[in-house]
Amino acid sequence: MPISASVPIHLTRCSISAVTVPPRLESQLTIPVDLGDRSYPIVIGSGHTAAENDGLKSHFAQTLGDASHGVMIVDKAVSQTAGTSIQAALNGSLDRIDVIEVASGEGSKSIDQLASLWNQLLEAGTDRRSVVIAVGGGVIGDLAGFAAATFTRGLRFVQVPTTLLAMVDSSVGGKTGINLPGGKNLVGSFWQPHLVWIDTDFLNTLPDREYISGLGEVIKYGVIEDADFFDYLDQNIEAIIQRQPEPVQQAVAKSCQSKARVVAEDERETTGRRAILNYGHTFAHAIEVNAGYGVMLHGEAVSIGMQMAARLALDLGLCDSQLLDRQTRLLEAAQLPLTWADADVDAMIPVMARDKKVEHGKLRFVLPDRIGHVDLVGDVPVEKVRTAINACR
Ligand SMILES: NC(=O)c1ccc[n+]([C@@H]2O[C@H](COP(=O)([O-])OP(=O)(O)OC[C@H]3O[C@@H](n4cnc5c(N)ncnc54)[C@H](O)[C@@H]3O)[C@@H](O)[C@H]2O)c1
Ligand SMILES: O=C(O)C(=O)C[C@@H](O)[C@H](O)[C@H](O)COP(=O)(O)O
Ligand SMILES: [Zn+2]
Repeated sequence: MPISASVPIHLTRCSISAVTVPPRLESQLTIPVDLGDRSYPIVIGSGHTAAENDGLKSHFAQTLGDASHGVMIVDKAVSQTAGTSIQAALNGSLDRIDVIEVASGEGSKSIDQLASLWNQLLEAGTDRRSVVIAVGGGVIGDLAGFAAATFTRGLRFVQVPTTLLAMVDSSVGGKTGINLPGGKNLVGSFWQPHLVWIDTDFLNTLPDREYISGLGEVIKYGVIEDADFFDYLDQNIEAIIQRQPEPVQQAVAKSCQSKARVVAEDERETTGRRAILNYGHTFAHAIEVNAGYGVMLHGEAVSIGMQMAARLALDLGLCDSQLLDRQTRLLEAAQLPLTWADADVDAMIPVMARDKKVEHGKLRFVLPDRIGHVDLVGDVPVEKVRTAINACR
């Protein structure tokens, strides 16, 4: 069943005001992120970057009309493809676009790479009216976003995600930052983009392992706050894995809608609402650190982390075994890992203690009670955490 039959999507076209359109997906659709004077549109399409469409140019003019200088910070792997398309699509919008290529991989979310970017921005004559255009996956978005947030105390920036993970998650919501050797995303800021431009055609060159990794975050939305979306994924996971255009667009749109909704409710993770987006991440970040950055992909670690979290919830009596079974089946069908043979509880717990949800030295976990609903839970006995990790080895 198409998602539109059971879950009407309220989307707008080229506008950030809330207008309900017929449930069928348009070739280009816009999802607003409602954050008062920091609101911005997520524009989703397929092939709409093509220069002759003028779509990017017109969105740029609407939101960044006064900019004359752009700096495109681009992942080397997509510089000649997505990077070139974006430059062509913006031809005439800016007087000058400087290009800074960044090496691919999690290792680039580092203080050294950030310092190098600051210097390159300086050399490029960047000033406060310049705009940064981040083209790449979550690594580039997080890094370039943080460079934009900090250079001259803040530059406007645009997110052009080129991985599935970045399209459904990291390009939206304004979390930017870098890693420290001891922990993920430990230095960063909330800095919202002015525009998120998603062209699912950019996925055509994305390797399968990276694509599947993105599905970890997609499935997360179903578990944390959208049970109908979980059902849709259950029914369409094969088509999504085969990258059939319609279900891919639906998965991207529903994920962005979910993220935009949560971020609008709690932009800076102060009330606890936004923390639900961290489902599985207390475990996942420890897995990424202990495996060594880049060895386990983020979405893979999130998949295992969600399994650990669901087992913990079951052990605490918060959910029933059906939840764990359904989540397990969907992650498995998505070809995501469910276990990590090298998991070492004694190595993971100290890393988890640096999680950003820790308060007064106490760990807090995002735990499900049913598909489509999670809570932030404190006072979890460490023995139960150890059991959950060991159950996923
Ligand atoms: N800010 C947030 O809210 C947020 C949310 C989720 C994840 N993240 C972060 O995002 C990062 C992971 O992002 P990711 O999975 O996109 O990884 P990534 O940016 O490392 O990209 C994955 C790989 O795909 C390559 N690539 C990118 N686009 C391509 C394309 N179109 N064709 C071919 N190759 C392409 C890259 O060179 C890289 O090797 C992690 O650091 C994670 O912490 C941030
Ligand atoms: O946007 C959020 O909020 C998220 O938690 C999304 C996560 O998928 C993402 O991995 C995020 O970077 C994790 O945030 P952190 O604050 O735990 O570093
Ligand atoms: Zn994540």
